[in-house]
Amino acid sequence: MSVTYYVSVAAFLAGLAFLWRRNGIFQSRSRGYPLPPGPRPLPVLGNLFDMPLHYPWKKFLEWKEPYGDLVYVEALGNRTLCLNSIEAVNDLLVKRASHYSDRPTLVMVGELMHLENSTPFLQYGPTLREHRKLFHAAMGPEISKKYLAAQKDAVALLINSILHNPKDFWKETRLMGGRIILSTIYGIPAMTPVDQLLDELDQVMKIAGAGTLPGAHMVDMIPALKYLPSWLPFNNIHKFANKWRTLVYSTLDKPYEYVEQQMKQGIDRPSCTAEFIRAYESESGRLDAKSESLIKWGSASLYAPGSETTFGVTLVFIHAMALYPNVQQKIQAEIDNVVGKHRLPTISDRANLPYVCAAIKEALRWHPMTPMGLARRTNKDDYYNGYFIPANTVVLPNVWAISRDKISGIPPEEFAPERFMTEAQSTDAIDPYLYAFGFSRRECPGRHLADNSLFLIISWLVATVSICKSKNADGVEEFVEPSYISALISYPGPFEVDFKHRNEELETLIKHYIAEID
Ligand code: HEM
Repeated sequence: MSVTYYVSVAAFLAGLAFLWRRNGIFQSRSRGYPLPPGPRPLPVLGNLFDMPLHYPWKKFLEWKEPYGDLVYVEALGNRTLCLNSIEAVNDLLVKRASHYSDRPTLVMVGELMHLENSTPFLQYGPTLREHRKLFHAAMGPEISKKYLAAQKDAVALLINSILHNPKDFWKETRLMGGRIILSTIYGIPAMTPVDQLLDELDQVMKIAGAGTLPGAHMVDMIPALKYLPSWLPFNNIHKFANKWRTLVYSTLDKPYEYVEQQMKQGIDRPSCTAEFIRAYESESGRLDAKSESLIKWGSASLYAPGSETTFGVTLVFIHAMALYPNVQQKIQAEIDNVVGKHRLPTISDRANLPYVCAAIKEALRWHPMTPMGLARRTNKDDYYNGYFIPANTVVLPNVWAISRDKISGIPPEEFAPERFMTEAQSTDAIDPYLYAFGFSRRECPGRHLADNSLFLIISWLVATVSICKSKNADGVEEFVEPSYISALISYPGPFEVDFKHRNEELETLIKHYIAEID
């Protein structure tokens, strides 16, 4: 019997389960409340053909018009609720956090590849609380300043490369994201050749990210497929999982052993992993196997959410600067006035640079890194605004919809830091720090670290160079709009811009700075 046979049987059973749930138990559990509105489901298949495969955040926002702040879809028995407003997100993910802080269970990426041990995939419970306690101790607002030197090294290397090889800026920005995160998690110096480790981490990240998208693995839609024996023709489920699981464990162990060695020799640099180890040692005197495993997973969990997001926001900012030269000039004027033209901005200048701060918010808003947030799962039946939300529903905060608010009166598609400056209009837009980094018990633990990186990247970059639309050989503007990646983390794919040198003194400073990096 072929795999198609098993798939058909499983799909049929899932369809029956769908009908049974809709008509049977749901009626008693729903207390007479209807499910939230959404596109009309087909019998058995539900909304399978309505599910948007590309840029789902835009489709869910379109559905806000006919259906409202809550949009419900169901396919093959998998329930999804999309929250299209900050009010609905606050009411459910924040005020009812005890029921909305779990993650969807993923068979391929979570269970079979073992990534269910990594923070973003963990269910809410003692292990997650333990991870978050460690993160708080190593990445809170004050202690994050420990990593500033390493962040500056990576930013200086990026700018230096832009000055000399501007065409490579996309690739180099990616490298900068990796360097910042490897130096803050493991204390690996920015100049260390880490291509192989970065390559392995990127591969795991890619496969894990893709695996979270609806429909990525049949076994997630029909979990019973995991019981099919591996010898069945065309059944690659376990072969695929085993291959990637081996790589996952390699990326856990190697960098952890590096920190251990450095600590033994007393030459370790500031790093989250060293902080985690010290936190355990000071609490219980020594590390046992369980705490060692927890630290390894906690540390490795930081790479994917930390590197790709910092890299992505930087690309969004570069894209925006090419399109909005007037905004760029205002940022540059503020830096020149407050900091002067003879040194680079420092974190302590931040309080005196309101326009730069508003530009960082705007980069987080204009194209949010996680436009559909990071999915949650309800752990029990709930009732909200006259609707029934069943247990085990996947809940997606539509960050894209929230970021399109028109409160300030400035059109959401414009890149305009002014929307966050009350003096420029009567009401500020919703503050992106309230949604870009997630919500409540699962809020991003790396946000202070990320915020420091973004300040350094944005302020150093436009202090040193001007970003403009690319020109062809005849000097005519020839800018091709980048296409944004439709994935869990969304940022511009490769594109071209020109960089004009604007301050020789700062260029020399960057060179001196790099010469001193050890
Ligand atoms: C601009 C940069 C960043 C953005 C926009 C961002 C955004 C987010 C978002 C939206 C979430 C999901 C929160 C939720 O479910 O409510 C998240 C989770 C997470 N982020 Fe970030 N992040 C950034 C940088 C970082 C950095 C630098 C680190 C680590 C050093 C990090 C580590 C994490 C981790 C471990 C989680 C999972 C938390 C959990 O599931 O409990 N992030 N981030």
